Amino acid sequence: MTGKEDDMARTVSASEVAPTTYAWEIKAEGLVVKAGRRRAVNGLDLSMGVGVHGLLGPNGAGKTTFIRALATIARPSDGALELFGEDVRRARDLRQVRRRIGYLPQQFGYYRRFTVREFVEYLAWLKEMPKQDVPGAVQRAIERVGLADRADDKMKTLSGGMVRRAGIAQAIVNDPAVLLLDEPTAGLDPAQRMQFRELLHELRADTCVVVSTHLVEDVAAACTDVALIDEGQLVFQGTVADLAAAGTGSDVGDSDTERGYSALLANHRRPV
Ligand SMILES: Nc1ncnc2c1ncn2[C@@H]1O[C@H](COP(=O)(O)OP(=O)(O)OP(=O)(O)O)[C@@H](O)[C@H]1O
Repeated sequence: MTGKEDDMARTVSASEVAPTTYAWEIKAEGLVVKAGRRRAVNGLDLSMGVGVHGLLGPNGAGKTTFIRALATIARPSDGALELFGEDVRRARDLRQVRRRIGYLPQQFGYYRRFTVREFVEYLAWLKEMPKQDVPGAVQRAIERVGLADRADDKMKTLSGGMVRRAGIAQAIVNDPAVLLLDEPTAGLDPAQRMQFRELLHELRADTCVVVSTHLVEDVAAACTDVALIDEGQLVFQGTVADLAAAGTGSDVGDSDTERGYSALLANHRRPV
């Protein structure tokens, strides 16, 4: 890219430069991603388009590693991964892809002396958002997570649940086409979880949201579909109703969705 083209790219928002030629926002085929020496994602086939996708799986299933690969932080070691139709293993410059992604890591760092507003502004700057759009986008993101009354308080004065909501605000500030949320409801109280579900409902019409969670009930309430992974592979992808229908009265769980989850996992792990 020439310097001039680069300057032009900086003056348009991520949604304006969206190519329309791809079928899926996310497409993984035979994807392998290592965490340390372990193949934490081990031959994953999974496609996701616009909607809210619950990413379920037991501890160590590979959810975080997959999300890190989608955030272009962990590099795949085999297979294919496309974001917006772009092969991330071959792409020479991932900045265009990254501008269109929002990411809430499971654990994230921040300057404790930053105010909530400064924290969200900083991420907007990292995403190379047009300068004139930043104040409005930051205010809107903070309002959407219900932190408007704390916007000018320092991060170090917030509760754990508020910090997580500030993390969600920084993830949505650039109006991402793909939003990656790793355990977003950890530490949220019931009222905050309800508010978060409402936010997902708003986003589902025009954003590809991936929500990793242990809480099957969060998925049932807010997701358009579910992907269940185990040992780095896809076990099931379908609607919440399909998930619920997979269980029987004898499977472990307090609800149809939990019983479906247990049944699919047990079936996958059953020796052949
Ligand atoms: N840095 C690392 N070095 C070695 N192994 C790792 C590393 N990070 C993760 N792993 C291993 O890779 C596997 C997948 O981990 P990952 O964190 O992706 O799973 P997860 O589904 O997100 O789990 P959880 O639900 O507990 O967060 C696990 O067996 C984990 O122990």
